[in-house]
Amino acid sequence: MAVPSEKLVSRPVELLADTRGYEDILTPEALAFLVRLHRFAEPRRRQLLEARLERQARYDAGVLPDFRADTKAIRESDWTVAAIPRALQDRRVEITGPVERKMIINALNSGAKVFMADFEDSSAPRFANQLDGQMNLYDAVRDRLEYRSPEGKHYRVGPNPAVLVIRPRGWHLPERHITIYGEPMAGALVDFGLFAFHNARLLHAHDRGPYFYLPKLEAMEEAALWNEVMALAEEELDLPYGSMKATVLIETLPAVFQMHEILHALRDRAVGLNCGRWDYIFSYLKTFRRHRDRLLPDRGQVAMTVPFLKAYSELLIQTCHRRGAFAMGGMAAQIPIKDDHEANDQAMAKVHADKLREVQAGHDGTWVAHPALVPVAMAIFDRHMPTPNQLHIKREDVQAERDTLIAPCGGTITRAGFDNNVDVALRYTAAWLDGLGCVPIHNLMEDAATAEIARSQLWQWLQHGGLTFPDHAPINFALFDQALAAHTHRLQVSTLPGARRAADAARLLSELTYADELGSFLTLPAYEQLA
Ligand SMILES: CC(=O)SCCNC(=O)CCNC(=O)[C@H](O)C(C)(C)COP(=O)(O)OP(=O)(O)OC[C@H]1O[C@@H](n2cnc3c(N)ncnc32)[C@H](O)[C@@H]1OP(=O)(O)O
Ligand SMILES: O=CC(=O)O
Ligand SMILES: [Mg+2]
Repeated sequence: MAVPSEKLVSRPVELLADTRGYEDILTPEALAFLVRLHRFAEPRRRQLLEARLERQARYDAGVLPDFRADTKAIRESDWTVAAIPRALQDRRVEITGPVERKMIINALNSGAKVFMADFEDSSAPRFANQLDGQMNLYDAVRDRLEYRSPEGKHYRVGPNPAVLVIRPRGWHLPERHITIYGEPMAGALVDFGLFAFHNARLLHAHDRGPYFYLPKLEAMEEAALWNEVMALAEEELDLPYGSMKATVLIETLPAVFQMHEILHALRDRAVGLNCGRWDYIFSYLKTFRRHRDRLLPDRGQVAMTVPFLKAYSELLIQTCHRRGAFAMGGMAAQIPIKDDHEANDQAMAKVHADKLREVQAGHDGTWVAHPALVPVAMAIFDRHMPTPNQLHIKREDVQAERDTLIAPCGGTITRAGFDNNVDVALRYTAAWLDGLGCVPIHNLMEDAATAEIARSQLWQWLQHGGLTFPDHAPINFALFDQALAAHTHRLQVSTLPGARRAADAARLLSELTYADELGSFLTLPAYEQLA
């Protein structure tokens, strides 16, 4: 077993945590690889994060997002992405989930075509969580992943496992436990770099990867940086150029105006785009944080059928199919409800309707959050998609204009919606601070993206001032304080995930809600307090 030499890791890399037990992952060679990625990408990553702030300042000043004039030629000329590997030709149902050992095995055995192993929205990025995830995937790639539960149940990966796709953290999140010349590394490069270093060659040799999902991009330049990072990694690992494949989540409002450009920047390795609807709604809130005419109603009313979301998903399908790339659907938040048949039937009907809409619109596949939903989604896609994908459905009928993509969304802000946002934002943040990145709350899957919606809506509804519920009662900070105190107490005396971090979560949520600016990500200040 390789033990990192003290000298090598302390100069220039420093590991600011106890890394005993992770020697197979944090080898001197892997750390040296991270250094090369960091040196190559860090200056540009910083510039790109600055560019996000500048873009947001323009939106705050009243500018509306739009298609770019300087990239018209990319949108209008004819080109396609490179050939898509055999293992990814049919990805009709993809299960997603945290990189926890038992869940990886369950996901690989779930019957889904693809498993997206998530270091992102469903992970609270404790260093140990991220490194355990790397160890688990290291074993999975080597076909030796096993787990014995405290009850004695033995788990191992069976025949025909799902194809593995890895989602590293977004460009914005640091990994403070690995510094290079004193600078924290980008979490994205740590997750990508460690996985690629240890597994890329093996996966490539078996024609099973390496495949990645890239989250939260806002511009084609951010995609171009990923392309170059992957090209560098391929060179270092003696892999052919373009062998690392990427599916990009279109989950920010600025990115919907650059879908052709993002595919173009990654055209030698792009296999598709995905409708990351929850972050997309969050991004709509953030982009228009100063635009009173574009406030969103209760989250429950912002369905994929409202005009701005319908236009987004249809334009994504049209864009992908024109370029020979897959148009992946997204996640319905419902999960099985074990103790209430009727409620479970209603939840499953919602999932059914969502997946039916996706397959009929021309999506090539979809996401589910739970193994029990794999057969539900599979049956719908099998019935309505007899071919491995729907690349032949061009959706030339779609005319998603700028104004439709940013259309205001009617609806109401209800007391129940307000209270639910306080409850969900609090409970999720508390669980996250305690190291859990995805939790069921009121029978819905809640992760970083859905929690961002909850806390951003509270900020927006309160900071704009003068808003009322349908019965004309005012929406104000006194109401927020009351609801927060009540939910915090309820959480503290419960056995729910995060109960012991309830007070910290309440403090953070209060700070974020009272702040003059809508903070760019909940997970940035929360990361400072992660257990
Ligand atoms: C906005 C976005 O980014 S969406 C993508 C990110 N979000 C996700 O990936 C959500 C993933 N889903 C989950 O984490 C879970 O389903 C939760 C937290 C919502 C619910 O999990 P649980 O409370 O454990 O559900 P439940 O008790 O019904 O689980 C039953 C079994 O299914 C397993 N399971 C549940 N979800 C998953 C999953 N996504 N992948 C693999 N196994 C799973 C559980 O481990 C459990 O296994 P066991 O019977 O062997 O013990
Ligand atoms: O990552 C997915 C999303 O919906 O956000
Ligand atoms: Mg997301």
